[in-house]
Amino acid sequence: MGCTASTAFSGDEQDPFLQSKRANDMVERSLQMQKHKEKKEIKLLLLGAGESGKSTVLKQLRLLHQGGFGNQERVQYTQVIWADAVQSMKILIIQARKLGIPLDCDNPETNRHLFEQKRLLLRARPLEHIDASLAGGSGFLNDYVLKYSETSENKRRTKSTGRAQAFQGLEDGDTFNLQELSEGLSEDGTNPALAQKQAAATRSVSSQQIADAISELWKHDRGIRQCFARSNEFQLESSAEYYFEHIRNFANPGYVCSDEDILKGRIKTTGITETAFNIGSTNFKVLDAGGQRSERRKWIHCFQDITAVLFVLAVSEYDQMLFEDERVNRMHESIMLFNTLLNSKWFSNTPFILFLNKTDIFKEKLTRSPIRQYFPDYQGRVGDVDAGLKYFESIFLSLNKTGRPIYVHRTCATDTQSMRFVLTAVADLIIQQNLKKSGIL
Ligand SMILES: Nc1nc2c(ncn2[C@@H]2O[C@H](COP(=O)(O)OP(=O)(O)OP(=O)(O)O)[C@@H](O)[C@H]2O)c(=O)[nH]1
Ligand SMILES: [Mg+2]
Repeated sequence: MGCTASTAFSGDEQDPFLQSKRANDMVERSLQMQKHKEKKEIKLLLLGAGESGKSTVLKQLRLLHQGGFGNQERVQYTQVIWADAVQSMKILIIQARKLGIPLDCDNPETNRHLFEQKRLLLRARPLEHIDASLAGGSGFLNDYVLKYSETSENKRRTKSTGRAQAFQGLEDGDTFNLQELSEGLSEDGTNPALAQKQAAATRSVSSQQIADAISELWKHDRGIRQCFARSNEFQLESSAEYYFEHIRNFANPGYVCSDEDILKGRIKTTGITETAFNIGSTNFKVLDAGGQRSERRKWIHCFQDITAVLFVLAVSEYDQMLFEDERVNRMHESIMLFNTLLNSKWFSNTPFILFLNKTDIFKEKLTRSPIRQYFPDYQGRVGDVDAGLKYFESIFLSLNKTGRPIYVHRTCATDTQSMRFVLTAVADLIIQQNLKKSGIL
C-alpha cells in the first residue's frame, strides 16, 4: 500500500493541472496572508501647521506604547530647552522695549538688583553653555539661527511688512553674533575656537547665575509679566513659562530631562518621521510631518495608503501670526490647510480626526484676548471657553464637503493623563474603522 501511495504521489507530481493548481493555491495563500497583514497594519498620518502639537501627540503615543524616551533624547532636550529659555527671556526684554512696556529691570535707581540681573542675562550666550552636538548638531544650530538671529528676524519682518525695519530694543551689547553661530555650524559641532570661548564664558558667567537672573526677572519684574501677556504679538516659544519656572533644573550640569520636560520642549520637525508601535495585535505606523510652510512640500510623499489622518489644530493660536509669515493669522492658515487636505482626492475615503489642541492655553488667554477681536462674527461671551471651542469646531466641520464623519477631540497634548484616554479612544476607533473597511466587521 505504501508502494501504491508512493506511486500515486509521483504521478501527481507529473500532473500539469495539479501542479498549476498548487502554484495558484500558493499565490492565493500568500495574497491572503498579505491582505491579513495589511488589515492589521495601520498608518496614521499627523498633519497640521507648525507648532500645533503633532510631535507632542507622537511623544504621548511613545510614552503609552513604546516605553518612553531614551537617555540621549533626554540630554538633547536639556540642551535645547536651556538655549530656548535664555533666548525667550531676552526676547521678552527686547519686545517690552519695542512695545513701550516699562521694565523694572531697566531702572537702576529703583531696582538695582533686577538691573544687574538683566545685564548679566543679556551678556549670556546660550550656545557657549551647551554642547551643540548633543543638542542636535547642525540641525539644531540652523534652527537656532532661524529663530533667534537678528538677520533672520529682519528678513521675516521685511517679508511681512514689505520694508526693512531697524532692529530696535537692543541694549547692553546684546547683538546676536552671527560669526559665532556660523563657527558653531561646523559639521561635528566641536569647534576648538568655540570650545575656548565656552570655557572663558563659563568662567565669567555661570549657568547658575544665568538661571538665577531668569528666575528673578520672571518672578519680580512686572514689565516682563505684562510683556509675556502680550506674547501673541511676537514669536515666543509656547512653553517659555514652563522653562522659566523650572530654569534652575536646566542649569544643573548633571540634570537629565523628565518626561514632562520633553513634552514641553520643542524641536521643530524636519521632513517626515515614521514610528512603529504594536497596539494589541495591530501594528501602528505613525507618520509625523513637519508643519511649517517650507516642510509641506514633502507631505505628498506619504499620502498613499493612509488609514487615518489626525489633524492637529492649536486652537489657542487664534490671536497669533505665523512664524514663517507674520502677515498671516495662524488660525486662518490652519483653516486653509484643513480645507485643502479634507477635500483632496488623496483622502476621499480616509477618516479624519481633529484635535483642538492647546486647550489649556486657550482657556487661560480667552479673557485677555477676546476672540471677536480676531474673528468679528463670533457671537459668544468673552471668556466662554465652551462657546469659543464650539465656534472654532463649527468652522472646521463646515469645511467638510464630503459628508463623511470627522471625529473631534479637545486636547492638551502635554497632559499625559488626559491624552492616555484620548489616544486609546482614537486607536480603538481607527482599528474598528479599518476592520469595517476591509469587510471583517
Ligand atoms: N501648553 C501646551 N503646550 C503644548 C500643547 N501641545 C503642544 N505644546 C507645546 O507646543 C510646542 C510645539 O509642539 P510640537 O509638538 O513640537 O509642534 P509640531 O506641530 O510638531 O510642530 P512642527 O514640528 O514645527 O510641525 C512644544 O513646546 C509643545 O510642548 C498643549 O496642548 N498645551
Ligand atoms: Mg513636529
